[in-house]
Amino acid sequence: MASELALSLDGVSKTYGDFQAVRDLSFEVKKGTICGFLGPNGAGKTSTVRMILGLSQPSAGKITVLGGQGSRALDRIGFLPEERGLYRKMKAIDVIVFLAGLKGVKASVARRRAKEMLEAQGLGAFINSPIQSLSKGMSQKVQLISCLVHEPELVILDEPFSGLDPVNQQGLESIIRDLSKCGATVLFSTHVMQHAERLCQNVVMLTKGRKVFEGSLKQARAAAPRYLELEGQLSQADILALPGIKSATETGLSEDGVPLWHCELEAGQSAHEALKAAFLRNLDVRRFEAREPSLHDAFIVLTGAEHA
Ligand SMILES: Nc1ncnc2c1ncn2[C@@H]1O[C@H](COP(=O)(O)OP(=O)(O)OP(=O)(O)O)[C@@H](O)[C@H]1O
Repeated sequence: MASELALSLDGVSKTYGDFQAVRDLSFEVKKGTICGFLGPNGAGKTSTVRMILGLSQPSAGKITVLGGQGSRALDRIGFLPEERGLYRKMKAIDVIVFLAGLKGVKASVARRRAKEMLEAQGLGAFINSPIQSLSKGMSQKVQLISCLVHEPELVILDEPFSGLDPVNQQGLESIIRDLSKCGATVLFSTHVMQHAERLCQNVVMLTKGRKVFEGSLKQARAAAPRYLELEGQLSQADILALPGIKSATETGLSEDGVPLWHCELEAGQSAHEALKAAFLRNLDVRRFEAREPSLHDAFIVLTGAEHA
């Protein structure tokens, strides 16, 4: 039902001159969920986000945000851009109050919320510090607070983890979880799958402007093969003769000089049958590890990306 959706895109395209950056893109984000918007560099994520925000117009298709069209919903959206930048000479709290004012929040309310949020983020001692005196991680937190201070229903974060150290990345993950617990919808773009894997109910994957996947994490992982790692004096022919094995590659030697094999299983196969057969045939399997596919594996398969 439309009312359950925070966002829907229907046949959206974006053309820059002769170049089609986004092609016939349709997807939906349910209210209250966390959705990962995933794709390699240049996939069209930022172009799509800009259209969702009404900062650029689609060349074709329709975008519905919080039940309405275009920029009318802007005050109910929080947006963290990929290119970050704040007024460097302004004090942290003043930047937040100023940006909240643009979203229609009264200065007294914004000031109270900004103070609380800065304190919650461990920046209580820097409330009156100019942005230029803060570390990169601190000023990113100030920018995030600016994007959340008007209590948006839909939060769109473009590559929010880039430039943050592991501790601050973890902090941001818990902020995103808290937003969702409070009923907000979060869409964030990334090409780092681990964040999406920990946070999202659903993901949309894009490559070269086209959607290649939309669904749950479980559905995404099912697109990737399972792997079986073996250690032993084994021949490739022996391994390939096991049920469900699609390919076997010798990857090196263990510390004890025993060959290591990386095996890919046929789609939908688990390692169980192959291992059972290996033991029944008395093959020299000294160690094995069945590996479930990660979202990263699925990303590589679905987007054809070599690096993620
Ligand atoms: N204003 C523009 N004019 C021309 N081409 C553009 C413009 N904006 C983006 N592009 C091109 O559109 C494609 C998609 O870019 P976009 O920034 O949307 O991708 P992205 O998925 O956000 O990439 P990244 O992860 O690298 O930020 C790229 O090939 C980019 O060069």
